[in-house]
Amino acid sequence: MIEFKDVTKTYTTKDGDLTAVSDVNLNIDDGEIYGIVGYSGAGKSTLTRMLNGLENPTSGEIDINGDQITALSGSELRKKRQKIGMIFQHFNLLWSRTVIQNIMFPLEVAGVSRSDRKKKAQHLVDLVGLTGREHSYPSELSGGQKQRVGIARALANDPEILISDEATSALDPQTTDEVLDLLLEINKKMNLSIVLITHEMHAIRKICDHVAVMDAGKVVEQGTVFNVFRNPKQEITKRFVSEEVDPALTDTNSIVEDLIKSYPDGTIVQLVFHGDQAKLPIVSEMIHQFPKLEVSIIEGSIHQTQEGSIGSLYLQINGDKESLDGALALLKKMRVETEVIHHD
Ligand SMILES: Nc1ncnc2c1ncn2[C@@H]1O[C@H](COP(=O)(O)OP(=O)(O)OP(=O)(O)O)[C@@H](O)[C@H]1O
Repeated sequence: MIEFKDVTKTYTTKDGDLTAVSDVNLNIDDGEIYGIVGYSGAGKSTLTRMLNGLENPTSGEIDINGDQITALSGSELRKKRQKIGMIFQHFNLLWSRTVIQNIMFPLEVAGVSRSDRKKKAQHLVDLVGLTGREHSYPSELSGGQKQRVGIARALANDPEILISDEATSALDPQTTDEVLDLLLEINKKMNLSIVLITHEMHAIRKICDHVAVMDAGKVVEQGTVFNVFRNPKQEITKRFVSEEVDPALTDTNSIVEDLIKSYPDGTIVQLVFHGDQAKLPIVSEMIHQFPKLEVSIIEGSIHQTQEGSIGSLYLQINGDKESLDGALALLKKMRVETEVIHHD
């Protein structure tokens, strides 16, 4: 369990005091993937540096599995830091060492014997899917493969937590997904807690259980990924969610305005469904029960989260008032969140 208790970090600069992290409280359970998302300057890196003991909070406390990081002495802190795996945007590999030598490096530092180092590193090479590339140099690897080496190296000392600091930000979308899938697999196989620091809501949606949204040093919203995607409360969260749901449309109002312009006739309704509802034959049931209605699907998307799918669907419905009211009542009965966004 990782706990941030009232954590604040203020830097003294020539222009005065700057509070990079302000009064942050977070609880990260064992074995979960916890996402921390925010735009540049939100305070994510500062939070990360405090979590791995590189910097001390100005006030407050950070505990990892019962150890208060700030209270550890030099040698205790070095030991604890060996149990915090880190992966980075730019991989931070040793370029003059091969894949297997990079992975053995933290074991060397920890004083593990040569034969144990080799055995462990080979196991990790296999785990991250790099079998056969043990003797390649980082310059001979693709970005995704380099990050796999980074992940294997971070796992070498059997960490208590793994911190991913923008680890997929330099990768293309497909490679990003492959690396995220690997992190999820490792999390499940080893029950390893992962803290995923990112500005990409896609990464959060794909593998995280919980998310905290940071803005100007503060955690402005937190909750399960499922709930935050379903019902984002803060403006900044809405922006992150809509960027992920459809990068081309950054706010729901503009989606609605565009739809009303393109489909001036009839009634436009937005359905939001989640979990198993996404599998229900909602539209066919509506047409079946109200055959006089003309129903067109004009926009829609479904996204997977770790807790289930979340989707939204915009329908244009033409027909008599009685059938329309009946259809809306049916949606209510099926417990689909429905909003009439336009009547002609
Ligand atoms: N060592 C420092 N001294 C002074 N100010 C700092 C220091 N480190 C960070 N800051 C300031 O703290 C604020 C938060 O920075 P931080 O790097 O934590 O944000 P971030 O969310 O990680 O952004 P990015 O993704 O761009 O790194 C910024 O205003 C930054 O200028």
